[in-house]
Amino acid sequence: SAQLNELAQKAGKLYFGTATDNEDIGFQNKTYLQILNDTKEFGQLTPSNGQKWFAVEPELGVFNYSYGDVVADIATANKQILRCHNLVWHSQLAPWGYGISYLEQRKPHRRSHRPRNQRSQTLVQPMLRLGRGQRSPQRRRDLSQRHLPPSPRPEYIRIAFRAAAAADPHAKLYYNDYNIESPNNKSAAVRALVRDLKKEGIRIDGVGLQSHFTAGSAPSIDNLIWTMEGYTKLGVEVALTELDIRIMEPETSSNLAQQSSDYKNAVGACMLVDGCVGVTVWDFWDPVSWVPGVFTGMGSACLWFGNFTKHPAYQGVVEAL
Ligand SMILES: O=C1NCC[C@@H](O[C@@H]2OC[C@@H](O)[C@H](O)[C@H]2O)[C@@H]1O
Repeated sequence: SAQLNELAQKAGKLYFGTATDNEDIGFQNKTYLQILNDTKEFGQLTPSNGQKWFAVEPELGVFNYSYGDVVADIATANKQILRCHNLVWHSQLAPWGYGISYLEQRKPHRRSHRPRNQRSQTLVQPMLRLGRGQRSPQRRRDLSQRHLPPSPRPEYIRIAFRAAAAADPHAKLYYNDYNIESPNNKSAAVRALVRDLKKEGIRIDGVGLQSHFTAGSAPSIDNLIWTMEGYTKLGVEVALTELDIRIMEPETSSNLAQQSSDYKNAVGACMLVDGCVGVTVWDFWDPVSWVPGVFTGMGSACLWFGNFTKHPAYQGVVEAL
């Protein structure tokens, strides 16, 4: 039977993909690696941690791409699309970067000759080295932030998008965030941000809907479609960039059935929105999911169980594709 990426591409989408972390136990598991490298299943990869600031600049001005390059190189070898993740966000910052803006920690003499907005550019450039020159033209990069205040938008978002566009004219640039998948203040603020950036001639190509949902309270398919079209009407593409649907442990046939219909709705919404280019799950194997570590008592959020049998949700996704 046809697999996820095959079905997505047959339906006119660019890809069905997954996030993965080469420093997690999956990379010591033959079956996990077989599924990850199976381009009929996954036509796109996102490094879930390796390209974050903590990994890329462990020391001020010292850049290390070895962690981030592993997944990028697998994508290149398999001709899978690479989504780079992430350029600027509030978490997993460089150990020395917490609580200060980029250069403030430096010796006073250096501060003077760098006007403030050049500081974040100094941050963005090395982060952009990752993936540049990847042969697959369809790279995409994530920029996001914790809270999107009402206007004026924080200056650094402009700086990051401008710097990213200058550093890599071929990469598609995305604003990627959570809780922006249904009609609410945050999705309204994202629409305003996209309008502002476009009005100012700052390139933004897409909005990434992270889609970390809870089974039983995931957005309805109508709300998802309405919200996605709210972005595509502004001339950007959209994608589900980090889809996982957590359940309250233990697994039961009813919460797994609920999870399946929620996955079907989410993927189904993307299928019905022209500007939705693809779906990425935030890893596919329960034992490596970030959910239990963050949402107490919850888990089983992926499409494969620990023993590599499939959740009912896998069939839910197939039916939506
Ligand atoms: O944009 C994002 N939104 C939520 C999950 C986060 O990934 C998560 O970050 C924390 C890590 O400990 C975890 O391994 C990773 O999956 C992702 O980068």
